[in-house]
Amino acid sequence: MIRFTHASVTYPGGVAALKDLSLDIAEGEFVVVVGLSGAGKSTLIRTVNGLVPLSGGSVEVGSRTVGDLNRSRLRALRADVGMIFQHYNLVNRTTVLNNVLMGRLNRVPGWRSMLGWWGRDEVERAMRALEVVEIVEKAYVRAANLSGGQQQRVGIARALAQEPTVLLADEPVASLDPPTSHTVMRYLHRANRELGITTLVNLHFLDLARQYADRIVGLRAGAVVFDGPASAVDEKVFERIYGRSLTADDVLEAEASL
Ligand SMILES: Nc1ncnc2c1ncn2[C@@H]1O[C@H](COP(=O)(O)OP(=O)(O)OP(=O)(O)O)[C@@H](O)[C@H]1O
Repeated sequence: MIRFTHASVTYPGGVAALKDLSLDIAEGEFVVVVGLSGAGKSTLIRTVNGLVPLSGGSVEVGSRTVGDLNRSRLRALRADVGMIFQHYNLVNRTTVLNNVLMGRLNRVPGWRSMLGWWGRDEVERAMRALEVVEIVEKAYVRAANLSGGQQQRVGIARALAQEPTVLLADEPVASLDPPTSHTVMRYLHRANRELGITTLVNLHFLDLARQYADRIVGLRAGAVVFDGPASAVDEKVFERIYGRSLTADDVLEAEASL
């Protein structure tokens, strides 16, 4: 479903964020990418929907090579690839339902959505997405009035309303407390399992990664230094990824144990 082949990204200014990275992610997998700040996790995720262009190599999503797409095909790709952000990126002054409907923007003619002319089908689809994250009762509440965890659930619903084949989540729980982080991870996991959406998540906390991932990819300085099942991650693997031993800051729950 997602294939990186000798992918590299060098930002203007010369930082090499990804270095000759090759990785295959199969349809339906739930993959968590871990690594130190600056390891290249966000860059990796953002190459999948063309937000960050490659400097070399290729990334393919299904049958599409991202770097070869013209504007309209890139738009079609982005309709198939949902994205979830650390800071939710909701429009606070409008309702939860309107925020979720924005997930349909790439699927309906622009003039209709600009005028807020959403058909009944679109609204039903948005409501079903809110059902997946169990927050339907907030549909007509302004996004600003929700807690962080609820806002992130709306972020997930907005991505699901796109009916994506791939879901990207860039540090989706970095702004949340531990119980809420688990709630959000459970909904992401549910979307993956029940809807079969291939999911790629960046996480800082290794214990959370181990709990939810099928597979963990460890990035260090733009290169893959570990790729295996979550159960294979131990202290040695941690040191390979992070270049040091585990501390309490690396785990969501305060104790430094895996
Ligand atoms: N737009 C940019 N321009 C220049 N350098 C960048 C840009 N974005 C990221 N970088 C650099 O690329 C490297 C990888 O950054 P990236 O954000 O992908 O890492 P990360 O693992 O996601 O870390 P973090 O969790 O801190 O975001 C870092 O050295 C970063 O400073």
